[in-house]
Amino acid sequence: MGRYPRIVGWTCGYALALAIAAAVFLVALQLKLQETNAGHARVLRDMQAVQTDVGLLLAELNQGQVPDCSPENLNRLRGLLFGHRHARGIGLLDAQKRLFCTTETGRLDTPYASTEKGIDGSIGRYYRNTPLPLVQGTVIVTMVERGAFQVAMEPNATLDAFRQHADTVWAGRTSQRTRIFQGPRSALTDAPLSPNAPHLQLDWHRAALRVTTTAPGVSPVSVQSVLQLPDLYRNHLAVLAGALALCALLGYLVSDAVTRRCRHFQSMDHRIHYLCQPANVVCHYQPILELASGRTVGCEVLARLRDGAQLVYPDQFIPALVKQGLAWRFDAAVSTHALQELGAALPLQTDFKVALNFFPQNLQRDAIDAHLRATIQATGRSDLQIELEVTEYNFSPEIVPELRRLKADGYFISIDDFGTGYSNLGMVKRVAPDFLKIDKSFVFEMEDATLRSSLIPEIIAIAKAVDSQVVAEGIETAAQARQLRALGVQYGQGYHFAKPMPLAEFLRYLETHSPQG
Ligand SMILES: Nc1nc2c(ncn2[C@@H]2O[C@@H]3COP(=O)(O)O[C@H]4[C@@H](O)[C@H](n5cnc6c(=O)[nH]c(N)nc65)O[C@@H]4COP(=O)(O)O[C@H]3[C@H]2O)c(=O)[nH]1
Repeated sequence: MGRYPRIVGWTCGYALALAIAAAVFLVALQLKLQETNAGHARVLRDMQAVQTDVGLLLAELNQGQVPDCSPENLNRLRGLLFGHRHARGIGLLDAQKRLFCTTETGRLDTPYASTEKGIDGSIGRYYRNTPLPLVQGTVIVTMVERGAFQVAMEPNATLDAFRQHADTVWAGRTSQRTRIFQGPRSALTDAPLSPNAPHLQLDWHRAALRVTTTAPGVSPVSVQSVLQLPDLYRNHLAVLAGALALCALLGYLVSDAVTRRCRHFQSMDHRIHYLCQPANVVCHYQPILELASGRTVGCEVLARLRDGAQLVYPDQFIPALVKQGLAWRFDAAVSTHALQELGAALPLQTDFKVALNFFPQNLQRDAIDAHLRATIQATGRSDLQIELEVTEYNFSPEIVPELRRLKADGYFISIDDFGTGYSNLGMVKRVAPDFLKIDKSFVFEMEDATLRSSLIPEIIAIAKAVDSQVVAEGIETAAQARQLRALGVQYGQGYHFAKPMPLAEFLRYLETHSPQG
């Protein structure tokens, strides 16, 4: 029971901390995605710029010109290259589509036929990895072919953007899909990537998120980047550490606050409002016997509160009940419950006393008399005698007149736990209670003959002086019962005779214990 508030507190606190950590993670992911998308847009923009440039040049070349390898024509073509910064060279094709002349080398000794299949694109057919002989050596370039011309693309035109913003770039229709760039982390990307690849793809095994941006076209281009957890925080380690520390602190504070709130809800101070509703009141009855005859002359009503499957006992709830100002609500509920169930079930008998405990603040004659009279009337019983018990340590001059009036109204008055308080004898005499109940602590110590137990004869003498009869509480042994009887105590109750019990058991007890029992 005691651990639950802490468990609930921790769960709430750390669930919140986790939620905040998740939110921080999502924000970091969102920022990283924005950055990645911007990088991909830059890659596609650069590729588009190259294509447009090379496409314009090819269009110009194919405007009715024949592939002519004369020095004049080659010079004219070289001149054209100055206006197209993404074109590196121009090649001329013969009727068999072989390269026989280039702006760089002039006429080739042997015409060159590419072995590559090529990729169809919007500006022509692309041949990757084509060797381009230059004065300073051969470089590998991508050629774009349309009609009788090929244009060699500037190999570094898009490389910077690729390296900075992509892990892999694909181009071509599904059947021709080829990686046109592979960064150091290209192993983590998909191969071959379809043009319909989802924008975000989670790879659980590699703890990676793949981000793909595709530009549709005759030869769709897809740019893919791989995001891994450390990528999210690479430049924001301090922010991450701060956010985690904040989460931990918040988790702790919330868990503490929730724990305290739960403890409050679990505390008797809070629950007593619900517990002391009439439906939760349970009455147990403890027989009171005449010691000389063993006859049951009445019973004391002892209340418990039902809390689910458990019963809560007075020492657990009375302080909270008084503190929360529920004393009258409780005493009224107990007396109503007890009188109703006893009235309905007790066999008719004369002089049966029902002893009800009342808090001293409730002993106001008008209220108590109206309440008890109405309750008894409702039972239709006239043989039940009501005894009102007030504890000695609550005894004060203010309740003396109330008790006197209640006694005059026909209620029996008894002073409970007598001997534990310091009531003044004059006050007790003015009330002239019907019974003084010796507190059980005196009875418990009788066999040890302690100083306390030696006061029992004094109490009996006081009772005689104020014309009261004596009831001893807490009789647990036959020896105690015998001794008390010998001392002149008329009545007794205690575990030796019977423990407080529910109505059904109490009725069985009355049946099995004859008046002489
Ligand atoms: N060890 C031992 N104990 C015995 C023996 N015989 C009886 N008792 C216990 O002693 C207490 C006697 O009740 P009390 O002095 O009126 O003291 C009562 C009474 O002051 C108060 N109380 C109980 N029911 C009500 C109620 O309905 N209204 C009010 N205002 N107070 C109540 O709570 C106190 C405690 O009640 P309980 O826990 O029921 O405890 C009861 C009873 O169970 C015995 O032989 N040995």
